[in-house]
Amino acid sequence: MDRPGNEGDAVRLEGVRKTYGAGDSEVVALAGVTVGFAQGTFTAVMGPSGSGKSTLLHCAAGLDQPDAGSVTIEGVELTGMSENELTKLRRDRIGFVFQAFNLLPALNATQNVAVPMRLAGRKPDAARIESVLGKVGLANRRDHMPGQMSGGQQQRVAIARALATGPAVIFADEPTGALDTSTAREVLGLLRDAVDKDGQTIVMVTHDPMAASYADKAIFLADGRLAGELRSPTPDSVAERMTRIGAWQERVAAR
Ligand SMILES: Nc1ncnc2c1ncn2[C@@H]1O[C@H](COP(=O)(O)OP(=O)(O)OP(=O)(O)O)[C@@H](O)[C@H]1O
Repeated sequence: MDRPGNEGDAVRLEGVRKTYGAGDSEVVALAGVTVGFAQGTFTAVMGPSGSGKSTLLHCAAGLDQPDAGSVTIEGVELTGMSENELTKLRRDRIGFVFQAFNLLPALNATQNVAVPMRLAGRKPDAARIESVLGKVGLANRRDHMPGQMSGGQQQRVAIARALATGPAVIFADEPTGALDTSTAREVLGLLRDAVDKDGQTIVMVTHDPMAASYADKAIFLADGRLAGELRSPTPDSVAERMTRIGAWQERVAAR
């Protein structure tokens, strides 16, 4: 549900450029990317290895500073913010879900979900924590430690933690990369529900066409540039597009 103009974008990148290294070893990770992620939508970011997906996510989340261009979250410009301001923005307005779950092993599920609230200096909101653990189907596991839970359950705790503060956007980096297919589908279904039922905005980096098919739209990167998009992606249409982008890259490399 893209809206006209940019005002409906939870996150927007304009002309974002990011290089690593200098001189002969310079790598252009993002070569001027302009893309908006509309509020209440689920986008998959895809592309070959090294195409700039993680760099895009890091720049969008204020974890990395672009060399040029601008990034806005809910219309607030990130470029030029101090490290303290960025830390506060990430804590208050952004949720993260990683491939490796990244739960604190000495804290139970409830305590892990409370971490962002504690970091923000707020008293954990018990009703909110119970509600998000319920949403991810873990109401009866709230006292379990990460070591007592399966990978899928740990990722569900991580999703509850990301949802807990009601962020403007959740960035998910290969959230199903460490899960088997049926567990991955459950986790993707929860992300889909968060978009459909709560209007959450989600941006997910993935290599997996099946995972991308849960998104409203897949965007494709190649060589640090946008290389197209697919609305209502299916596993087949995504796989076909990935193959085409790979072939296109090989032709560029052969020149
Ligand atoms: N810290 C860094 N220092 C130097 N080069 C980097 C750094 N991070 C990324 N790069 C380079 O920038 C380019 C884009 O990397 P990026 O990790 O964004 O790609 P990706 O699409 O996420 O790849 P993958 O799918 O393999 O995770 C690559 O050529 C990579 O080697």
